[in-house]
This record gives sequence, structure tokens and C-alpha cells, in this order.
Amino acid sequence: MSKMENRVLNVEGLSIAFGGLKAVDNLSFDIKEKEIFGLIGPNGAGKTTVFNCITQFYKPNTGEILFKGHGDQVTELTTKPVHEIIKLGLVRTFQNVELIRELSIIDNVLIGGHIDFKANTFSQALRLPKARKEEKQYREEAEKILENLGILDRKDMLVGGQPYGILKKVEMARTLMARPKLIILDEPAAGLNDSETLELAKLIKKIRDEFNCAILLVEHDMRLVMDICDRICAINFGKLLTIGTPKEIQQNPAVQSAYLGVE
Ligand SMILES: Nc1ncnc2c1ncn2[C@@H]1O[C@H](COP(=O)(O)OP(=O)(O)OP(=O)(O)O)[C@@H](O)[C@H]1O
Repeated sequence: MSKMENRVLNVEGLSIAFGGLKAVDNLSFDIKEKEIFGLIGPNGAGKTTVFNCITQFYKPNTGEILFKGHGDQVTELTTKPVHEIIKLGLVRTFQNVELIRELSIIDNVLIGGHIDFKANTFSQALRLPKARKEEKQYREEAEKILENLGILDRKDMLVGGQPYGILKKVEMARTLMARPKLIILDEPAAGLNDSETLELAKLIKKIRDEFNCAILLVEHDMRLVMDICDRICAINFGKLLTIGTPKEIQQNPAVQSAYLGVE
């Protein structure tokens, strides 16, 4: 499929209405492989609805969403149930970090790998050799990811009481266990201070570089968006305003009046 060449996602003519309100209105954009792609817009512009449509949490009224996942296989997502999306290689994070405080860091990360467990529950319960071998592989993979993110030395510490920046890394590590081709980050800078946001910017770039995945960033923090995105899609009232590089977006008069408060 040629329109998926060098692309991980292609959204075409996406629309969804709630009652009479067109939350997303004929929106089209594409995300290239290994691209950090920003989706911006003022409150109520439709950003959350767009990624809920991509992850199939909402079923769009119209539109096609093609995703190139594991093994470069292209799937039309709107035909898939929500629980199958992660297996294809598309994962999202949530605005509030959702980790289990009573478990260690590594156990929280291992939870992210369970979707891929090949051995069945029966052999896992009996701890048969196949299940044990798999668990060992997952543990090694989790440790590799933690090392990559610079927090392997904390792996056996409980999540409860860790600083927020560390929690973000644990959440990312758990996400990476699904070996994603595309990660949707939902306002990752919410609640972070300036230096934590700088750290986050580095972390997102590192993840893209080392884990070879594309990132869709939905974020209000303009500095973060402008700092790390290769391209940005600006929307308002569910409609596309423009797509461009951070510089092009900053200079676009429609974007300026919609988002940046410039008349
Ligand atoms: N489940 C729903 N039922 C009815 N209306 C909805 C629903 N979800 C979203 N909307 C409406 O759709 C529009 C777009 O909302 P959405 O949350 O996608 O915007 P957003 O850009 O993510 O906003 P914010 O930046 O405030 O998070 C809003 O007018 C919202 O009220």
C-alpha cells in the first residue's frame, strides 16, 4: 500500500459527532515512521477525541485509519475492537501516571509485557518450564529497558514514594514492553515543573531514537511541543487548521489567533 510508505499512521476524512456537535470534522493527517508528531489545539478542539478514535475507544462516524504495526502489516483500525489495538503495536499513556504503588518498579514494568505472554495461564500457574523461560525473557527485556532509561538501579524499589520524574520513566518503560510502533502520549508534561519538562523532552527523543517508534504527542505545553516535534497538526473546532514544522506553525496566522492569543 503505497500511501503507507515510510508512514506508521494515515488518518483520512475522520469525523465523529456527539449529538449535534462535530467534535472531529473531516480531519486528515499522517505520521511518518520514527516521527515525533504533535497534535495541538485550544480546550475542546477535539484532540482527545482524535486519539480516542485512533485507539478505537470511540468508533468514528466516517474516515479511514491505517496503521502499520508489527511486521509492517497494515491494518484498518476502525474494523478492530479496542483490546486488539495494543497487540498491533499502538499504545497510549494516560494523563495521570497509573502505576501500582505497592509493587516494585520492575514488577510494574513487567505488567506491560503480559499482553504478549505466549504460555497459557495454566502453564503459568504451574510454573512449567515454558512459562518460566518466558518470564525470564520478559524480566531481561524489562531490565534492558530500565537500563536504557537510566533507572535500572531502582528496579527493586517500590513505586510508592518515587519522585514524579521517575514515575514517568517507569510508565514509559511499561509502555515500551509492548514493543510499540506508535506511542500516543496524552499530555505527558501535565504536572511537571520546568526542569522535569526538559528531562521529559530528552526522554521522549531518546525513546524515539533507541526504540525506533513514532510518537503522537497531545500536549498543551507549547514549549515542549515546539522543542521536540518534527511536525505539528493544529486543529480548532475539530477541523484541520494546518500541518507543518514547529517554525511554520508558529508563523501561521490562523494558528496564532486560535492558539497563541495573537490577534
Ligand atoms: N463522550 C462525549 N460526549 C459528548 N461530547 C463530547 C464527548 N467527548 C468529547 N466531547 C465534546 O467534543 C469536543 C471536543 O472535546 P475533546 O475533549 O476532544 O477536546 P480537547 O481538544 O481534547 O480538549 P482539552 O484540551 O480541553 O482536553 C468538546 O466540545 C467536548 O465537549
